[in-house]
Amino acid sequence: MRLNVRAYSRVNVRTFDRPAIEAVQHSPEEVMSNVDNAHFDLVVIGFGRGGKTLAAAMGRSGKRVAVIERSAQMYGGTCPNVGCVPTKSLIHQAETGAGHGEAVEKTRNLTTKLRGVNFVTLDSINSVSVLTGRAAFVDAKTVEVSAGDDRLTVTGDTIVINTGAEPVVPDIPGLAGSSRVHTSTDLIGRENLPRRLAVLGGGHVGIEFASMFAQFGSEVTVLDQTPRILGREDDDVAAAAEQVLVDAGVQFVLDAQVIRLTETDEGAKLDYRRGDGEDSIVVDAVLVAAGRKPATEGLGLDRAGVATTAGGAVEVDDHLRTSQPHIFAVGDVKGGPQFTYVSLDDSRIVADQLAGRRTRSTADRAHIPYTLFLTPPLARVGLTERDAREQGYAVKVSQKAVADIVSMPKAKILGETRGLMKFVIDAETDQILGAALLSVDAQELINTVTLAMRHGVTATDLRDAIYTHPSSTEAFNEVLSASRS
Ligand SMILES: Cc1cc2nc3c(=O)[nH]c(=O)nc-3n(C[C@H](O)[C@H](O)[C@H](O)COP(=O)(O)OP(=O)(O)OC[C@H]3O[C@@H](n4cnc5c(N)ncnc54)[C@H](O)[C@@H]3O)c2cc1C
Ligand SMILES: NC(=O)c1ccc[n+]([C@@H]2O[C@H](COP(=O)([O-])OP(=O)(O)OC[C@H]3O[C@@H](n4cnc5c(N)ncnc54)[C@H](O)[C@@H]3O)[C@@H](O)[C@H]2O)c1
Repeated sequence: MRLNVRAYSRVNVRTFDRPAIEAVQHSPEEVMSNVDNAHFDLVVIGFGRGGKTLAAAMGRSGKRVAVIERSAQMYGGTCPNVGCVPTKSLIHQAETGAGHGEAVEKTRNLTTKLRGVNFVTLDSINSVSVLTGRAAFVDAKTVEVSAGDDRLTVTGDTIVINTGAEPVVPDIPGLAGSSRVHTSTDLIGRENLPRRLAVLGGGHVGIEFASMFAQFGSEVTVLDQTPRILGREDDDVAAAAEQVLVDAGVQFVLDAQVIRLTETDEGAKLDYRRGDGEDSIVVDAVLVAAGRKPATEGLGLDRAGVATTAGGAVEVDDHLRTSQPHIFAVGDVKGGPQFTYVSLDDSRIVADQLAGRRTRSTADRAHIPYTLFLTPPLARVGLTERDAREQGYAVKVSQKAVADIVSMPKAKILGETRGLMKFVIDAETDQILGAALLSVDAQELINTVTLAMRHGVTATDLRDAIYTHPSSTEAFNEVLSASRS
């Protein structure tokens, strides 16, 4: 049976660069004969971060592995193709003054290269087969892969579900089907810069796109149903981040329910209700950034006896086993925090299980940091000051505005002195409970703070450490010397 093998050979030639094509080791016929004998030690559904890491490790140890990916444009998964990497590339281009068209082109070239590298990394392992087609369970051990009229059935001793998440499109009249409405996936590659952009949702995706498009020159309005953006953060941190966005020209319509979209000669008209009144804005494009839901549609989880949660995520235990002990789920599809590095850590837990060690579980995963890539970025880990006080800690706060940190000339060298650094410390034990860093290099600094928290390094030790100069980390010498209770 010929499943997509020629299809992905063609895709290689069209979209991958020359070294990547040459690195593909085996001919289509060899892959096909491999695939025809369709029992595998491990079947991974979805080419995401966790699944591909596991597939490569198992394949290199000699196990027969199939990785099923529904789209040849998604080898490597969401992050390198339509998520973290293209958005951060566009943000970097916007920050360094590139035009939008040039930025889209550079970003497309980058993602094409990464897609090729991802494909070749798995395809060059002899015992790993990449099958390009949509997967659906037939039963608990059997998965059907379909691509056009082609069908292939594979079986696996172990199966890992790694299908990720997809955008939620709220049920607002006029939204679905409008050519002016985009998800992050298609807005990344759109070549025409919208003059007026409405962003529906002020979460991670919404804030990053708002910041980026404002820097490219769009008039951006963020609409959210909640009374404030970044509502989980401390008020002073959220206010500082909001001010950065307002300075970039972003407008906010908060506590608003969008009730309909109407196409007009001037553009898409969004009517919204706020308090007792109704108002509207007219824009050229709308980005729907209202959250992402686990991608389980059409997977046939019921046929496999795999249970899901009320929210539609694949239900897993602390070792990421589903209700079927030989089926695991990793990454966004299992619910919880949606970050690439969580999917990667999921793969470590599953690898640990498959090796029979049982030393890891999701319960030991303390302090997951995250970064919102506005300009400058906002990075966070652990408790906010508000949470720490609510939980009854004797709280000490060390905080400074970046502009006031004398011993951090890096910010002044770069001309980016906006933001603040804030540490929340347990006054009794000197342990760091949390940090919010709205600062140049915050996406790097937060990893040092997280490591300190995980290993019980005290705030005093972090303050008195030797750091290179000029760097952003040396700000810790000064910020951690300031304190209030
Ligand atoms: C715009 C945007 C920006 C982001 N920025 C960041 C960031 O800066 N940092 C960060 O850590 N995270 C970021 N994220 C989140 C991050 O991309 C995800 O958490 C991560 O990619 C999830 O990986 P995963 O392993 O769950 O699966 P994914 O990488 O989502 O892979 C799932 C794969 O499964 C395939 N698939 C789905 N159904 C089937 C099926 N039935 N058969 C076969 N294949 C199937 C899909 O095509 C996809 O390739 C961002 C997300 C978005 C949307
Ligand atoms: N830098 C990063 O690490 C990064 C970047 C982008 C995305 N991500 C991941 O992707 C996930 C999804 O991002 P997201 O921004 O789509 O979701 P999100 O959950 O972060 O935010 C969704 C926002 O949409 C709002 N919303 C929902 N329905 C609405 C409606 N009908 N009208 C107005 N507002 C509405 C919510 O109030 C919320 O503020 C994030 O949770 C994050 O884990 C991470």
